[in-house]
Amino acid sequence: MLKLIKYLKPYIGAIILAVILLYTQVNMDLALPDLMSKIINTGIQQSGIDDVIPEILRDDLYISISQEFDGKDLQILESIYQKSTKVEVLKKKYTDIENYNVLILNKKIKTTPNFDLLFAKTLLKISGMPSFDKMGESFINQAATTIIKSEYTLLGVNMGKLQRDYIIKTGGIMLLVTLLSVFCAVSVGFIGAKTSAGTAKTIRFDLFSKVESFSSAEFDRFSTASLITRSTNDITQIQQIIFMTLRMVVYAPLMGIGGFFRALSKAPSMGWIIGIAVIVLLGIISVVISISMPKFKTVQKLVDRLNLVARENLSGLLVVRAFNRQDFEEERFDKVNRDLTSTNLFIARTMVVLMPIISLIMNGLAVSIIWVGSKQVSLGTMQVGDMMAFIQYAMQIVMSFMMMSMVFITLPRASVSGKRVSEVLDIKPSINDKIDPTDLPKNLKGEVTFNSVSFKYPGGEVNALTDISFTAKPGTTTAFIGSTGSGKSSIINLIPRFYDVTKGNITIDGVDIRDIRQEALRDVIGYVPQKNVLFSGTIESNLKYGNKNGTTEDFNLATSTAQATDFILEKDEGYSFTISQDGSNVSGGQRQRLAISRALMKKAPIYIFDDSFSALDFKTDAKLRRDLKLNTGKSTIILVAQRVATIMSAEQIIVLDEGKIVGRGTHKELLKTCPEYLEITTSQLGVQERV
Ligand SMILES: Nc1ncnc2c1ncn2[C@@H]1O[C@H](COP(=O)(O)OP(=O)(O)OP(=O)(O)O)[C@@H](O)[C@H]1O
Repeated sequence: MLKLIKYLKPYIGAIILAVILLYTQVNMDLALPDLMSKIINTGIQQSGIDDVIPEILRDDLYISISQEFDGKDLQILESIYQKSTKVEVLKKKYTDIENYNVLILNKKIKTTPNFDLLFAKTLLKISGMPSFDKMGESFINQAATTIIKSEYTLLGVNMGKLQRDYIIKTGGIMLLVTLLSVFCAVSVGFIGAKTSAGTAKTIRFDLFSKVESFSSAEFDRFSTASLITRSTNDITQIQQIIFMTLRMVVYAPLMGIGGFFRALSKAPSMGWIIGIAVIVLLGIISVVISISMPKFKTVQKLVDRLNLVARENLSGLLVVRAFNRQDFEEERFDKVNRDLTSTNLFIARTMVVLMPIISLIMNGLAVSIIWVGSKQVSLGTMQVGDMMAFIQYAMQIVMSFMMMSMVFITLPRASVSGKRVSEVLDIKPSINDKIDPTDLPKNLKGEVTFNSVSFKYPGGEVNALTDISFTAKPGTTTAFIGSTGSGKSSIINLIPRFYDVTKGNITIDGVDIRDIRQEALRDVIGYVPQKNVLFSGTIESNLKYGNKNGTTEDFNLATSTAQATDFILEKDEGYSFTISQDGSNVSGGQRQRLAISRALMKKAPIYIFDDSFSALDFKTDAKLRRDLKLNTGKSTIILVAQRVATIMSAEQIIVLDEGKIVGRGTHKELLKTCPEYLEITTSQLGVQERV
């Protein structure tokens, strides 16, 4: 998984921006409970009076207070209150101000909390109220505001308006803070979606390119279904975890830690309640994760298996029907389907249990806070608003733990997917170009030579080919014949380097094919595989696969040589006829002829036909070979065939048996010298045809 982190490099800027936005969002979210507590404490309980030091003090009250002060405190008091002549300005708020001699607060001088507390206590003392010494600071301040309230009423302040204004102002701030938080959340969501989808796109592309670079040896390691799951489902898991991580990994811890400190600042004595809740929560989450984690790892393997069975069934549908094995296949599919469902259900059930437990913890937490907090409120050591804010902070802390646990729950599955994707990306193709590849000669003749070639399939125990030596000359046909599994296709697949030889070497015009760039090598070879593959599109697009700049003359020559012109022209759309997936809407013989035409479009110096005439009737086969000889002129033709009739006229026939050459020569020579050849010929041709 960590290996895939490099894919996030192009998004570093976006990720940094997301972190900044998340930091802002956390601060906004943490500010909301505090603002709410201000509305309750100051707005509702203190009638909107947010400071124990009043803006205006009547003369006589000032004198009474100053008599209680001495030393430094008196100096501060004298410095913050001054006589003012600008009473007119204040008349709007303090309508009866003219009836009194007043002192005005110099707001520029900030007082300390200690001074504020002393001021509040003094106010209570001179008003004849108890000093509430045992009560908390906030309670004393709140009691003092009742005196300030009666002072303000005396000075003509509209207390209803003062309270309303405070609540509206604080509520407005809350609204702004919420909007900013929403903006941050939406922006992070957008950045997250862009980053995760973009990263997934790049990984998917790299995976596809990597698979494209695979030689047959690498393809043998992974099933097609697994490669498809890896480039779709697995990458989607990675995309999801990137989105989730970006959204939660920064937000949740910041929220948890920030919430904890803010909660403590509101009511340090209740910190232990959150502590207990977090410990219980962590315990439950750990149990759930430890139960579900191994199952997450199984899910990806089961998705692989489901894809494999589905793919096999879909591509082999006709065989399944022909053998009436629908029930068996349904059962096979049903089993994997059931396995996947039950694993997913197990995970879902475990998760489902988690939700009510978390909800119970949250509600239990709220009840405990109210239980303990209300006692403190009644004792006067805590304000109602602070208790409410504490509950909200506690919820935010629990939520942050929940978010982190979601990441931890998803992480194992994504990490399995990450490993599966890295596994493919890390593969070093076994067939590579040399650092300093040799160029093929400009006027390439196309002489293919095998020099004592032996070959073993990767992971194979015995040689598929042993000590193969021959030369296929330009302008001639070299044909291979032999029983099934004798190694014919193996020889042919070595020429375009689908595999590399284990021993010996193969040369083209004397140049070792391992010294040539793979692209240049394959450019000079027209290849028709044993299993003809056509791509969805039109006949034209399929032919252009051989030569994208092919002209109409090229089309005509290639298709007429491959005996495909007649059936193409029979179609109303001609070359524009639509070929469906896998070429399933043309017959086997037509597919074969189109595949031959595609190779002929290349006008290559070397042509390889791997059992490419098997689906043709004898007449078409003969015509095709005749035209091929005529139109490919100086090219080297290497062909594999099961039918002796197809190769009879070849200049060189090589007979294979168990990966070794057991006969070599023309048809006539082999009849005399090679018993294996004679045996094959006897089984296929009548006495007359043999000579
Ligand atoms: N991808 C592979 N991995 C391992 N062994 C393989 C692979 N492909 C073929 N073989 C083995 O190599 C040997 C030669 O196979 P090859 O396909 O060359 O035979 P062939 O003569 O072309 O057969 P056919 O006429 O049936 O196509 C066989 O024993 C086969 O089992």
